[in-house]
Amino acid sequence: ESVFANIAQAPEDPILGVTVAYNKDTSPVKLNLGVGAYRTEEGKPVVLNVVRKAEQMLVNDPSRVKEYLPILGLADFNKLTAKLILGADSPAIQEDRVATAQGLSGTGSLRVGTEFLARHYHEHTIYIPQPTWGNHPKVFTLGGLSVKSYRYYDPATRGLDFQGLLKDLSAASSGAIVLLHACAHNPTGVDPTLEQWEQIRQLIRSKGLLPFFDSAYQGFASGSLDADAQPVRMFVADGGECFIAQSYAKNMGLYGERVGALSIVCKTADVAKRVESQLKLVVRPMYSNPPIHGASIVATILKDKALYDEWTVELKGMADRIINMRKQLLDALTSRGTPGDWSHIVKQIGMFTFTGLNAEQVKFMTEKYHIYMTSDGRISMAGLSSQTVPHLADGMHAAVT
Ligand SMILES: Cc1ncc(COP(=O)(O)O)c(CN[C@](O)(C(=O)O)[C@@H](O)C(=O)O)c1O
Repeated sequence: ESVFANIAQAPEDPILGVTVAYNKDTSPVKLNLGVGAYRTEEGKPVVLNVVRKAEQMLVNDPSRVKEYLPILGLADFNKLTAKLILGADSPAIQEDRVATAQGLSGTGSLRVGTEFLARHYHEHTIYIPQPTWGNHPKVFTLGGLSVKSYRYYDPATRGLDFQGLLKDLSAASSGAIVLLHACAHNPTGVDPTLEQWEQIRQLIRSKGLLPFFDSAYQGFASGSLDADAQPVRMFVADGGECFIAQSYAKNMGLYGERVGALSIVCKTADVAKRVESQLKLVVRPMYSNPPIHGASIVATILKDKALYDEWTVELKGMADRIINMRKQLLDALTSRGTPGDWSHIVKQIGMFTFTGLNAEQVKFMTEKYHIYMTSDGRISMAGLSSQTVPHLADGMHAAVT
């Protein structure tokens, strides 16, 4: 008999499992609005032109080998990636106060940061927004931290529960870690205004809380890499310390290459050096060193002005298409006279719309309209096209009337 004879069947992942169900559906009108993966107007995944160019350069470069990377990854990738979020003129970079580890995309970078904190930071409580990305609590708990929530989304206004957020963070034990979505909050699409970010920053610094930014959508919220990095840059400008996890899955379309980074902004260069040395001891026994291909693509693009500029154009194109889908969906619901106020569809930003549909309405849309989304009513606008907006609007209309 197998030693695993009694192992239980695990449930599908709440987000990635939606695609599993979608793939099993044979309906010609099925629509996958689950996972946050960009699709073109034709509904196809996309490899950015600038990525294909960079890959061609890599393939044609005879000097490129497949040797191990250092434990903390490709050095110029790390420098360029820290610069992308912190800004080229960041004092933290000029003063050499940033320790960066190339990570396995956003998830891997969050996990390395978590394990580092569990090992070296005195406070093991991390406050995460309510709601947040479904994988966050698992990454932090399994990485050795204990998770608490802070109020974030107000279902009544479908906006930010700013007073609740301030109250909960004010009540946090001093030194506690606070997870902040850098931009394009997942799943709500609701971000603080810059003024609200400044109040959050003051509160966090006055209470000595430790900010941990998760930046998985830089450039996807507004279409501008710099605009979307403002909240992070506000914190770093005050000279305080913070953690930042970055991902190139969405903004460079490198999903399956698993390209990201963890940066720890420290008060001094001396601390950053010692932090960097300890980061190696977290990574080596976990996966030893990160994959070379995706990081080489990113470094090739970021270090070449023409390629970087081309990337920003393609990135804005993706962001603009998503914003266009928001407008088309709102118009389609308005023209159907669908009951309810749907203006949040165009007020929310980033990849997702938090529709406000409840679990049974979601189930109805899957069963009757073959429309797939997460059970919390989140839809990935990147999965929509002008052709499929009417079908989604029909499903939503039927679900709420
Ligand atoms: C806030 C946030 N942080 C980190 C990640 C990790 O991304 P990666 O490890 O691929 O860089 C995601 C991706 N979340 C999804 O887009 C989503 O919520 O659909 C999807 O990719 C996922 O893995 O769930 C995210 O939404």
